Amino acid sequence: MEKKIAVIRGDGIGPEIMTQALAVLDAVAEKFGHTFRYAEAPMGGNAIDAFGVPLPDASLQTCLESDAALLSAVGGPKWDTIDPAIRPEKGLLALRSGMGLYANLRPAQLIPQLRRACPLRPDIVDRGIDFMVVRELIGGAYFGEHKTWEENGETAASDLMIYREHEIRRILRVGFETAMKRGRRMCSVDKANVLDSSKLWRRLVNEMAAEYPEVELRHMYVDNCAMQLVRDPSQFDVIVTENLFGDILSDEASQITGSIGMLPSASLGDGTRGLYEPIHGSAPDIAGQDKANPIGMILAAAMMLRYSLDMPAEADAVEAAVNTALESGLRTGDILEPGKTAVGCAGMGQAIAANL
Ligand SMILES: NC(=O)c1ccc[n+]([C@@H]2O[C@H](COP(=O)([O-])OP(=O)(O)OC[C@H]3O[C@@H](n4cnc5c(N)ncnc54)[C@H](O)[C@@H]3O)[C@@H](O)[C@H]2O)c1
Ligand SMILES: CC(C)[C@H](C(=O)O)[C@@H](O)C(=O)O
Ligand SMILES: [Mg+2]
Repeated sequence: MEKKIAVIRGDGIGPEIMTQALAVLDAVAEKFGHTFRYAEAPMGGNAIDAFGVPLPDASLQTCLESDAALLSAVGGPKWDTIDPAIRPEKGLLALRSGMGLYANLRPAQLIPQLRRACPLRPDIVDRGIDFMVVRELIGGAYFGEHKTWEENGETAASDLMIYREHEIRRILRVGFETAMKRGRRMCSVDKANVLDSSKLWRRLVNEMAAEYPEVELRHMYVDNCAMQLVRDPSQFDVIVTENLFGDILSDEASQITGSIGMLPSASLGDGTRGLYEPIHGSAPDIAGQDKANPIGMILAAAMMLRYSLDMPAEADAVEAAVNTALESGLRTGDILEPGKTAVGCAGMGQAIAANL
């Protein structure tokens, strides 16, 4: 098959981990007889430097004309003090909304080889860690009105957390359908004891639940969920939640599965075209030092093969190649066990590509 993939190399460790993901995709193409055409789509801080905007129109167009888009991460201290309206992160948000990607799937699974990298007690780990965070991606406080103003001699600021029924219903549909394909348990996470947007969310969950009698449904407040995730993650199968809560809970989930460098994500809308990225950021503290873990990025490429390119066997092969690399003892610094030596970003990526 021939597929067009938009490639967003990003900032910080972005270009390093993207190089490894593309090497793995090249190995997939060779093994399975496919042709992947890569189309560069600059976005983020590098695009601000080159074009003055975080998401050039041409980059969005390239993504919309591709079968899928692959993104590393954007942002960094260099752009932290510029006009907030054109920060690198605004480019990312504009890309997600421009592509209509309202559903962000963030799987959190402890790979057995990484048991020792999990900070939880062994008896808790034994119960299993394997759940999916279904995060609403283009609504809530990220996309409500942002304002800063002067009031009584001091500065005030606000960010409007706003949800409309249709925005909630479409993500809940993804949550219930995901639960049906997995363990049929769904936990809806909100703050309905305080927020009107959460009260609306909870009412719509209960309404839709009538269509899914096979799904065991629970509601949980987000503060409790943050605690339950480290107390006993085995209780979760699918977590469905709004944008900001999902952002925070998925970073927490990454740490109990070993490292933030390990977790991928898929952002999807109504069609098959999606955006695939690791959940972590541009890690400016380790950029340019060949220290980044490329596995989250490589597993994001595997999700792309599965969800957008209809290549499940190829996705399985990439995941197996990652497991084999970990099985052989290779570890980047973030998942290193005491007394062992770390391999670099390129070393890990090459080993995974070679395993294919
Ligand atoms: N999707 C994205 O593009 C995205 C996501 C999150 C943060 N960001 C941006 O990235 C910049 C840095 O943010 P931050 O420091 O809060 O979060 P971060 O995820 O970049 O880094 C947090 C910590 O995790 C480590 N880390 C992250 N990815 C790693 C990897 N692959 N291998 C090894 N260690 C890794 C970093 O070294 C750092 O210590 C900010 O500008 C932020 O806005 C972008
Ligand atoms: C960089 C930022 C806008 C982004 C988000 O909050 O969605 C990031 O943290 C993520 O998790 O992808
Ligand atoms: Mg985040």
